[in-house]
Amino acid sequence: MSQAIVLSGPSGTGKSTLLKKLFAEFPNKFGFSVSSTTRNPREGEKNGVDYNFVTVDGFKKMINDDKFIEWAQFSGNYYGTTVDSVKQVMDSGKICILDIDMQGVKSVKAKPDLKARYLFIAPPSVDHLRQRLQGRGTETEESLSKRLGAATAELEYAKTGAHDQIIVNDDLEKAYKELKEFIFQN
Ligand SMILES: Nc1ncnc2c1ncn2[C@@H]1O[C@H](COP(=O)(O)OP(=O)(O)OP(=O)(O)O)[C@@H](O)[C@H]1O
Repeated sequence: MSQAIVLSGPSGTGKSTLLKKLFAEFPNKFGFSVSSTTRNPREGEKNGVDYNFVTVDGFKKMINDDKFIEWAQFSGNYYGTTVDSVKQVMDSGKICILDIDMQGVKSVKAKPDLKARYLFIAPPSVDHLRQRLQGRGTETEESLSKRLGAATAELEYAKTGAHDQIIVNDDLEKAYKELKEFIFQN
């Protein structure tokens, strides 16, 4: 069974940018875990493909049975990633990358049967991070300060040695090379 790679790092540090490059260069190496949700399927969505569609009671039972790596509630519906959905990707021989936050990392660590390696993407500095988030044009003043607050907590957590490797995304090509080395080692 292949391993799961847990990718984390402050918002705006370049995780999506790096993953986009990776999936473009290696279109068949990576698989995506299917999320579970209580929302209704939309036209054309297939159970087990787009989402695992479950009832609210079913979802709550899954929470109680500790099935989730992480779950959240958005606009009245529950969404989550199960340990089983990640295992399914790995069983298919593909590498499963989980792009999650610090709480998610802690949650995966609490499930040792899911063999995972932990990679942290760090910004060159918090100032760089602010500039990138502003440059991305997706943030209001409020969401910017919220993200920078969360970034500080993420960076503090990274200092505890919770990750197998930390990559500083100063130069994108350099960071990408380091990312590939980490993912494809052993
Ligand atoms: N090495 C780099 N140098 C300069 N800018 C970069 C670099 N890497 C990424 N960026 C830019 O920084 C911004 C944030 O990157 P991205 O959206 O990939 O972050 P993210 O970590 O995925 O954030 P989120 O968790 O909020 O989705 C983007 O505008 C991206 O183009």
